[in-house]
Amino acid sequence: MGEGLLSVIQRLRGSPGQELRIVLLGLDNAGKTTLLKRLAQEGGFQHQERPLARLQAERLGHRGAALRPPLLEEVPGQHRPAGERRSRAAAELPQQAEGCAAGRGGAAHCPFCPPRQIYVIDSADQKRFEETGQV
Ligand SMILES: Nc1nc2c(ncn2[C@@H]2O[C@H](COP(=O)(O)OP(=O)(O)OP(=O)(O)O)[C@@H](O)[C@H]2O)c(=O)[nH]1
Ligand SMILES: [Mg+2]
Repeated sequence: MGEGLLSVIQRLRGSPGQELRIVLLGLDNAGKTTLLKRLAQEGGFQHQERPLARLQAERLGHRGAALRPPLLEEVPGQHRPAGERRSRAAAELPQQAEGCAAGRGGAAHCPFCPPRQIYVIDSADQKRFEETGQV
């Protein structure tokens, strides 16, 4: 699982010093945390969990490079109506992108702001296909 995705992420790493942020989005129980941990294991990334101001994010950074910005983070799915999830994503992702650029001259100077996004869908959960298409 995730091997094709891992090679895509590794190609996206860019040159040293470049900041790369990838956000995993999707419904609750879609498999985001599972995918994130698997990518950490297979890709040799350090796995950290840290609370953010307005959401819990699980973050990965390059092993042995503690000062580098996070590579992958998850926006946990919520057991809430799709409309609420949309407004949450709209409100919080730009804010995170702003934080990402802090101290670096603003978003215009951060080539990866706003973050790349991976939308995770549980292909076995056909009952929620319609719901996940609305998020
Ligand atoms: N059979 C199977 N189960 C899976 C797979 N991926 C995840 N799961 C299971 O699905 C459940 C939810 O997975 P999570 O990775 O926690 O889902 P999530 O998207 O992070 O959920 P939230 O954080 O609540 O939004 C767990 O019990 C996993 O073990 C998979 O590929 N196959
Ligand atoms: Mg999760």
